[in-house]
Amino acid sequence: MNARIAPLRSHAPQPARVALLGTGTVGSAAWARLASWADTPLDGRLSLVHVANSRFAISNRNGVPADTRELLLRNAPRASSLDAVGDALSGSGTRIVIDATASETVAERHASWLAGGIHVVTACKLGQGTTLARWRAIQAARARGGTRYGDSATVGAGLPLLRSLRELQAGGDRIHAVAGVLSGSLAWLFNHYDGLRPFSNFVRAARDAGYTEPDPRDDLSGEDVRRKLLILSRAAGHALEADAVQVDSLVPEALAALAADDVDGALPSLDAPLRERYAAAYKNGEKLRFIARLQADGPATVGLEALAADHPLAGGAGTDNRVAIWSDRYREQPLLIQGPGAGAGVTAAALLDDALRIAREA
Ligand SMILES: NC(=O)C1=CN([C@@H]2O[C@H](COP(=O)(O)OP(=O)(O)OC[C@H]3O[C@@H](n4cnc5c(N)ncnc54)[C@H](OP(=O)(O)O)[C@@H]3O)[C@@H](O)[C@H]2O)C=CC1
Ligand SMILES: N[C@@H](CC=O)C(=O)O
Repeated sequence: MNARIAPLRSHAPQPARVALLGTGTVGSAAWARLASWADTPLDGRLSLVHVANSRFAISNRNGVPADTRELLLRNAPRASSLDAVGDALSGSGTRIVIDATASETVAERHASWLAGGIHVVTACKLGQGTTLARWRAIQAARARGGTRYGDSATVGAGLPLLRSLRELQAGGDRIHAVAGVLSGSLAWLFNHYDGLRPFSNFVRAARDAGYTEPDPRDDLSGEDVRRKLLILSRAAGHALEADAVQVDSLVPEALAALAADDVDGALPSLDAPLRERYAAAYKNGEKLRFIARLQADGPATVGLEALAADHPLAGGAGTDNRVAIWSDRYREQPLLIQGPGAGAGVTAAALLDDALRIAREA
């Protein structure tokens, strides 16, 4: 008997439509990574239909061509408005906003996009890492809109930290404590600072390498780490208010008070206090590390610590984050996760991994 063989049909899934907000360090790396997928198996999974920074926006329902990036941004057809995002994404199928900004006004929109059926993928920590009320609004909007919130890039630049916390709890574990280095730029600074050359020079180098926040005071003050610890703690089932984290800032008051444009010239005010802390630690054979600590039903702290050179949290190199998680199954010896915790490449990859996961599963 001749079996009838059905002709092979290709059911290419409809691409998810994507709006990319932010064309700075992370946003342009995400755009370049998307463009690099041409003629690979990932080609056509995500269609970039809108790109914006704070000044310009470009929309094209057939896809914004990556190879005209510079030209398009220089000659953008219209000014940027967040109100344009919904229209640019309109239509059936999966819709995703990728937030590669550090913008409060963009973060304020996360909940309304989620409630309206638009998935959000973000590198910006201002959505889940500030007030508990905003964190709750995002969770509620997700449930209401049947949408997903891709947050892998917000802590550890895509390292499997949030994922591990969620999977441990899904398997019945309670999270007892989390401790470690959560800042890529501060890891890099304290892995390189030698107590001889000015600390401020290293801060400039970390900024130029794309590791710091747009304003490096957000890293040096511990605010960026506070946000990450809040995101982790909330994901770990401990719904902390922002002021429940005690933060020990490295930024002198005078530097904190300056306008953003004046910060660079005043960075040397960091040099003397950091030289002293380095010298004291060096005398005891210790290393300086900027550590975040969370204890279930206990204190949450962020600040610079002098650790024994062989302390488990003192290891790592470059921008490595190094984080220990204690849970029901990891009571004595914690689960330890380490890897690069800042940089355009890893962060852009984490954003697009989340977007691809949504495009596949939503
Ligand atoms: N750098 C890193 O290693 C990591 C960064 N992140 C996060 O990624 C985010 C981006 O960081 P980074 O790329 O370094 O920052 P940049 O300052 O380089 O880029 C920020 C971008 O956001 C744009 N922007 C600001 N407001 C708006 C708006 N209302 N609408 C659209 N675009 C807007 C800016 O526009 P314009 O160009 O006009 O100024 C700029 O293009 C931050 O939240 C950061 O915390 C997370 C993990 C790692
Ligand atoms: N500025 C941040 C970037 C990633 O979140 C850091 O230094 O970790």
